[in-house]
Amino acid sequence: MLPALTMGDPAGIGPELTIAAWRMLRESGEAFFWIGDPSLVADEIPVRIIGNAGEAAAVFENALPVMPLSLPGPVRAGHPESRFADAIIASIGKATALALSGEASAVVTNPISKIVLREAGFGFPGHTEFLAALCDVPGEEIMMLASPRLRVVPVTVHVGLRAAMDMLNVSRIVHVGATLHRALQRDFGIAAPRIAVAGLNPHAGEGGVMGSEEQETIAPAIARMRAMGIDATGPWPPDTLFTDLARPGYDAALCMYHDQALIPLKTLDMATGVNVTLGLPIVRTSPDHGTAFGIAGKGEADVTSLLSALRLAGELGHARAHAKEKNG
Ligand SMILES: NC(=O)C1=CN([C@@H]2O[C@H](COP(=O)(O)OP(=O)(O)OC[C@H]3O[C@@H](n4cnc5c(N)ncnc54)[C@H](O)[C@@H]3O)[C@@H](O)[C@H]2O)C=CC1
Ligand SMILES: NCC(=O)COP(=O)(O)O
Repeated sequence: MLPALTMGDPAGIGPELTIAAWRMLRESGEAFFWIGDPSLVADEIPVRIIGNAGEAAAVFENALPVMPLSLPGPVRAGHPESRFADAIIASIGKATALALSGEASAVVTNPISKIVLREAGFGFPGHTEFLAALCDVPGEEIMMLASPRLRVVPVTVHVGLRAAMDMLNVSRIVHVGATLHRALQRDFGIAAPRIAVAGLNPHAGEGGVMGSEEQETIAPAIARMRAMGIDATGPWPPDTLFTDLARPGYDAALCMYHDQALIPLKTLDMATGVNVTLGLPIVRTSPDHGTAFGIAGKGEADVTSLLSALRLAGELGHARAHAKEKNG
């Protein structure tokens, strides 16, 4: 079984990254297949249209295996159009269906533009929430960003900062922490995961002088996780939680909002960061960056994060298969 790579926004850097990934992986045996419009890649590399995922492995060394989708018109790199939304969404839907049926080992997504899809009536903030709906586990989805030097999980994701503050409560923090704990054990092979929980306010509230969320919400959530046998510590002052000195002390940082988690990760490891969705019955990874419309089609896009996402998808798939074998 191979991972299915989605098309992403055709006007973004997804097509050129797909071409670059195939060129780099064609001889290594780290095969994948792509679900998209063949015209986006066929001028650059050989393409083989496949009817089912099982045909992809034999083809990969000589051509990019493509499950074809048709776009309703020509694409101009860097110029997104909402008329492409149906095909972008269909690619994600097809990849997910193949992963759910066991025909694909994982879903690896090329970047989409949230505003372009929203303008076309798409009802989800991003892949993370859409995939949970497709997998019939709405609300179970957890976003993790993983890189060689850091793993972070935001408790609140694609919402404005004020709304994120309103969403923070003990049960949500515990739910995300427990999902993270299980994923670190099963998917990342860490027998006794150490989870560092970030505070929300400056100095983690400094005893209530700079905010009360640590005392009222975060510390009780940590206590509940500890009672469940989870090695959660904190709340730690967020400004020093990601330093070189602090990071070796934990396996993942549980953060209170999107940018608290993603800023340190992208600052440290933008090129090698991978977005992983936890809480799904399938493996899903993605590069950590977006559509990069400003450089699309210019040959400047770095493929490292997509390669990391494809590799991590393979590793997570093996880990899950191993866990399934062991536990029956
Ligand atoms: N997984 C996904 O589908 C994601 C989608 N997005 C979407 O992408 C769109 C653009 O978001 P931005 O905040 O501008 O983030 P972005 O990651 O697309 O771009 C930020 C900066 O990084 C550069 N960059 C990004 N990827 C690069 C690569 N592989 N090689 C070289 N340079 C690269 C861009 O040129 C830009 O200067 C938004 O609509 C956002 O919603 C953002 C993050 C993830
Ligand atoms: N900032 C991360 C991001 O936007 C990725 O979202 P998703 O499309 O993977 O849900």
